[in-house]
Amino acid sequence: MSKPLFNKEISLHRLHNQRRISFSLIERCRSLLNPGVAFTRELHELFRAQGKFGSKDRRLYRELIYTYLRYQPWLDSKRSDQEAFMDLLIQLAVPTAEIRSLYPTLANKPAIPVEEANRFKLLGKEATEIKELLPDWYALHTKRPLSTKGLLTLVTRPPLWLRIQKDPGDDIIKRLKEPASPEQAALIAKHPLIPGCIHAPADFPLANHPCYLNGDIEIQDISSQILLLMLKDSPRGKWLDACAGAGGKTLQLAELLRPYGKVAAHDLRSSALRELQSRAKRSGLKNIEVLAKRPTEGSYDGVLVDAPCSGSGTWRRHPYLMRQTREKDVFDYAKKQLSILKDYSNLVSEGGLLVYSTCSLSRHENEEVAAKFLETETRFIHQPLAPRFGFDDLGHGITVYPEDHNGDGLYVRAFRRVS
Ligand SMILES: C[S@@+](CC[C@H](N)C(=O)[O-])C[C@H]1O[C@@H](n2cnc3c(N)ncnc32)[C@H](O)[C@@H]1O
Repeated sequence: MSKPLFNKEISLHRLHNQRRISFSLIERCRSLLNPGVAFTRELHELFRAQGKFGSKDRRLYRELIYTYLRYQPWLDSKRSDQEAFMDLLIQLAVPTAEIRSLYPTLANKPAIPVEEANRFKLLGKEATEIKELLPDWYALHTKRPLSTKGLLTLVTRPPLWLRIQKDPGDDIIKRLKEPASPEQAALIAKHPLIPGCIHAPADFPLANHPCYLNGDIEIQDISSQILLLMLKDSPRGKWLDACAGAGGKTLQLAELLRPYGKVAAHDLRSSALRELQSRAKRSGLKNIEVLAKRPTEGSYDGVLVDAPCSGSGTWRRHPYLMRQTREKDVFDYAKKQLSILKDYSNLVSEGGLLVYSTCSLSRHENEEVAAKFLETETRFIHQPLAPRFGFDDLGHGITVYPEDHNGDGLYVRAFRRVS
């Protein structure tokens, strides 16, 4: 009879240790919030320096750190009471298995976690007050006024969105559910409107899942999936994905271009291209070519410029960007985006498409850059996007907000080269 008690004591001791470590990691992360700091790389280094962290530890600490970042302006004044601060943080976090394991350490144990969309109430706040968590310039940059639904979405972690990459010819949903817990399995479903799109819970353990390892499915945010589906005529021919990163959109584009078309993928970052290469291999797609150097000549039926940006559309997933980004960064990005767009526009063949996109919600990086491009580049005209998924292209491009599909926010605009 004494052994379980002993184990329980050890386990409680370990949980209290995790709370202590979380608090000290959060303190250290505060110094990583200066503009320009590569937050995820530094966090990775911080975890690595601890040596003994396993993947569960990393998931636990990341969830708590990201929760802190979402609510930072409201939480900072509470740091002086470490225990009360940690109690609050654990209840604000998404109740993943790792977070739930900390519940026995709470002073007042919650029987049921507060619903995610209402967790801010633990801080005695109203939904409209969530705007205090955003940088003060943000509301002036978005075309759509801030709504309660939009604010609530910004402080909640998005689900995991997947794209069916290879038609496996059997019930992929059933296979995905196999290793999931009953709570996770209940949230796995095909999207009713967006072909090939699957919703899964944020903490779904995908990394070692056979459907992922064999390339049947890929991780891709729902709004990102919609972007390429909105091109009026399905893409065909030879395309260039000029800012391909690790290939989120390249893989979908290659799938859409099959069986006759192909895509060349380029990015300034060789590490991203290496990841793209391994994802392409996993997908089994044969129509992707990776270009380490920017193509200087030749012409393409379509060029996608998914430009580097301030990333406000991804604040839900990357809350450190909400803390790091200054208004000046937005204007700096806008200059860069116009220059990149002009540069790659030269590679579009006559009659071809140029697609400009960002994961920013600032009109300065979106509509304004597109308008400036058209002002000087008279070879191009506005190309309406198909009015699908409930969005309307009123001649200025389409902005998808995080609350529209419970994903990222992004902007997309297409131009047709006419001469
Ligand atoms: C928004 S990310 C691209 C995301 C990617 N398309 C996806 O769907 O996952 C922008 C990318 O542009 C790259 N980049 C920045 N300047 C560039 C340039 N002049 N030419 C090509 N790529 C560039 C960055 O390295 C970054 O990977």
